[in-house]
Amino acid sequence: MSGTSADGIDAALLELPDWPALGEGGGGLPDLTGAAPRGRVLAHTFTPYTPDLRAAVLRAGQNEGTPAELTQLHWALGEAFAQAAAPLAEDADLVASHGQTVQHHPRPEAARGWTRPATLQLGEAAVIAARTGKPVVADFRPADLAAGGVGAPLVPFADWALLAEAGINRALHNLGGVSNLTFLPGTDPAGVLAFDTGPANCLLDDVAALAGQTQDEGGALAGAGTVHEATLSAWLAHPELATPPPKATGREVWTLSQLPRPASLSLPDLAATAVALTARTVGDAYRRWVLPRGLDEVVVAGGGARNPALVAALRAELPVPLRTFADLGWTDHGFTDATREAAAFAFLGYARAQGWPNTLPHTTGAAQAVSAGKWTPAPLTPGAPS
Ligand SMILES: Nc1ncnc2c1ncn2[C@@H]1O[C@H](COP(=O)(O)OP(=O)(O)OP(=O)(O)O)[C@@H](O)[C@H]1O
Ligand SMILES: CC(=O)N[C@H]1[C@@H]2OC[C@@H](O2)[C@@H](O)[C@@H]1O[C@H](C)C(=O)O
Repeated sequence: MSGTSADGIDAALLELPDWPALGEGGGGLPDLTGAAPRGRVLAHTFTPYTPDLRAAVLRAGQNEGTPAELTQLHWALGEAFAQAAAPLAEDADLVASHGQTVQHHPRPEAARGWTRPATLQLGEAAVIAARTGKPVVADFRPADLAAGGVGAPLVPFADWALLAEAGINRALHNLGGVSNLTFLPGTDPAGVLAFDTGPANCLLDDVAALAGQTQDEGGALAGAGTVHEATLSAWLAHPELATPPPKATGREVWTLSQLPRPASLSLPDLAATAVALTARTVGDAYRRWVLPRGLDEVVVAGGGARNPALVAALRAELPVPLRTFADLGWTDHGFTDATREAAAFAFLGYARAQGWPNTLPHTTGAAQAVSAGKWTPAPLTPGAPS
């Protein structure tokens, strides 16, 4: 899994001891019983992208580069994902690969040249299968998009299957490049609500880049600044924010260079304003669409959970307790704010291999559930070519 921050690859080895073995899932998805998490993450690695690879991903995201460069990137990412997966895949039945989103056009938008829904996740699955010797499930978003959904977020199906618990209305909140939430009212799948609330770290990362850093480490930059209210108001007027769910946004929507700001604004003030935008838009999303359904607690995940400035701003916005994966004891099972998304895609791949639906169509706006992900069989002669 590599997310919109395009900082590198999270690989997780997910064990599902209480679920039907592969090929024995003919009875369909079992009832959810027992305490969460219903699985165990046995291993996790994070492999940062090389600067060249990250630059190429960001260029593709900004609509730059030639078809030849995009083709090269698709295969270079396949190699990078294969290398990241290989050590963990030795013990695995299959590999699931989200790929790297470089463009996501959930709905037509004439001004951007998006005449139809479309999405593109790069990282050639055949390379991963060839290098690991395992079958690969990859490219999950197109099936939902083709069924009329916005193609994201997809993690909520796994959140529900692995982490929902009876008797508690919980939201899992991801602060990645983009901010998205999964609201789990007990274990009821029909009540699950999930959508992107707007930016999490992508704008802050843009500000950090202006300061010559890859991220605002520990929220130092934002902590030293003051929110510029006029700029915050201008950013809050973005039409995407008022759109009701289902909705999904890419980092192309939240790019600093495309947003209005006074040239005189200092980098710390800009960072503080970016943090305020994330906190306000997250708070607004809960107030409008989640709190009325009854919410007991929010569990934060994603890299933003490691930014104290962001977490403090969020805490001030939300009227319910903000918890961590450690607070719930989930880290004892290997589920951490860093492993959740990779483990979720491992589960989606498993569900796809069982032939089960693995989307919640009401959360994406699709006409029906799909078994998302494209199957690439294991090589006929296992083993990596020299
Ligand atoms: N120690 C830290 N201090 C401040 N910010 C951090 C820290 N660690 C991570 N981050 C932030 O978290 C981001 C990465 O988060 P994460 O890996 O969850 O995003 P992602 O999965 O790529 O994005 P998405 O979930 O939108 O696809 C970094 O770009 C950075 O902004
Ligand atoms: C198109 C795309 O890659 N969207 C990502 C992005 O990053 C966070 C948010 O926006 C979410 O909608 C989604 O990722 C997570 C993993 C998901 O599909 O659940």
